[in-house]
Amino acid sequence: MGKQVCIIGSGNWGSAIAKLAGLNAASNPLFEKNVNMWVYEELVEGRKLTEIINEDHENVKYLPGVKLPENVIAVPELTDAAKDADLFIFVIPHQFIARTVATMKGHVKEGAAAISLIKGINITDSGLGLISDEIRTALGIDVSVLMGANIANEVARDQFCESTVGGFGENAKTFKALFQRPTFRVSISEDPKTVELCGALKNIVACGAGFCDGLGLGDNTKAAIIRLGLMEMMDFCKVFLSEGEVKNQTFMESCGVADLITTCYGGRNRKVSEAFAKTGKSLDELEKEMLNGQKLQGPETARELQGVLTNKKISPERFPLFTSVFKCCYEGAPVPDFLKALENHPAHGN
Ligand SMILES: NC(=O)c1ccc[n+]([C@@H]2O[C@H](COP(=O)([O-])OP(=O)(O)OC[C@H]3O[C@@H](n4cnc5c(N)ncnc54)[C@H](O)[C@@H]3O)[C@@H](O)[C@H]2O)c1
Ligand SMILES: O=P(O)(O)OC[C@H](O)CO
Repeated sequence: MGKQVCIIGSGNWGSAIAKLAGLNAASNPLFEKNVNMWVYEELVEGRKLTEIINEDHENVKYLPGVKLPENVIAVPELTDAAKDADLFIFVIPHQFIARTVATMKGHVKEGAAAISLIKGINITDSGLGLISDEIRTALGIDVSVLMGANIANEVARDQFCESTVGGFGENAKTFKALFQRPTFRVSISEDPKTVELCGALKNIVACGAGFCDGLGLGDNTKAAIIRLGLMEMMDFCKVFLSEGEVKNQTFMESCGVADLITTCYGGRNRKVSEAFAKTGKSLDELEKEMLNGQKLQGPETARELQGVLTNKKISPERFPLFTSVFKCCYEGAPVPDFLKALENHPAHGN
C-alpha cells in the first residue's frame, strides 16, 4: 500500500501543487494513486466547486485554464478528506489555519506526517508562532515546510523553477519525491524554521515593492527595497530563532533571495500594494476587487510582526521596512513616507 496524500486547501497555490502531487502520485508506487483535496465549498455560477473539479478537472475559480489530474479528488468535508491520510499538505491562507486544525483534531491517523506550504506567522503568548508549530502542536505529527520562488500560475504551467523543503530525514525525502518534477526542482534544507520565516517575511517586503511601483519609482529603488528587506529578514530570523539555528546559506536558497525577487516583481502582495499606493482605496476593498477570492498575506503578517516585536520588547525601529509597511497599511501613514523611513536604515551603518 502506498501513502495516502491529502491536500488541505484548494486555492491558487493549493490547486497548482495538486497538479504536481497528483501527477507524481499516479506514477510513483510510494504513494496511493488518488489524492484527496479538501475544498472549502462554494458555488461558482450555480455549481458546487467540488463538483466542477471532480467533473471538469479544473479549479475554474482559483486556477483557471489549468487541467488537474483526474486522480485529484475534491472533498468538501474536511474530516472525510483527512481521515485515512498518511501525508498532509497544508496550503491555505494563514488566516484560516487555527480553525482548520481545530476541526481536524482527533481525525488524523497515527504516524501521519505533514508539510506546510503556508507563508505566514502568528502571535502566541510567548511571542512568535510558526504555522508549522501550530499544526504540530494541534495534531501531534511531524511537520516539514515547502517554500520557494513559486508563483502558482507559473508552476501550474510547468515553467522551470526551484523550491526548498525544510525538514529532516525520511519525511523530507518523501515530500521531495511527492513534489519534484522535471520543471520543479526541490532541495532539502535542514534549517526548516529559517526556511519558513523566509516565506512569511518576504510577503511584507513585497508590499514595499508594490509601494515603489505605485509611486512610479524605478529599478534602483526596487533593488534597495529587496536588499534592505533581505537584511531585515536575516536580522529577524537571528533575533527570534536560536542564533545557531539560522544558517546564512538558507537565504541563498529558493526560499530566500529567489522568492524575494519573484514576489517583488510578480506576486499578488506587490500588485495590490501598487494599487493601494495609486488609488488610496482600502486593502480589503482592493483584495476583493482584484483577487477574486484569493487572499493577501503580507499586510496581515506586517501587523502580526509588530505584535511579536512588542511582546519581546524589541524596538520597531530596528526593522524600519517591516514597520513602515505596517504603518502605511494600518495606521494611515502616507505611502511616500515608506521611503523616508528607509533613509536612515541601520543597514547603512553610521
Ligand atoms: N498563490 C501563490 O502563488 C502562492 C505560492 C506559494 C505560496 N503561497 C502560499 O500558500 C498559501 C495558500 O495560498 P493559495 O494561493 O493557495 O490561496 P488563495 O489566496 O487562493 O486563497 C483562497 C483559498 O482560501 C479558501 N478559503 C476561503 N475561506 C476559507 C476558510 N474560512 N477556511 C479555509 N479556507 C478558506 C478559498 O476557498 C480558497 O481555496 C498562502 O500562505 C500563500 O502565501 C501562495
Ligand atoms: O502572490 P504572493 O504575493 O502571495 O506570492 C506568491 C508566492 O509566495 C511567490 O513565491
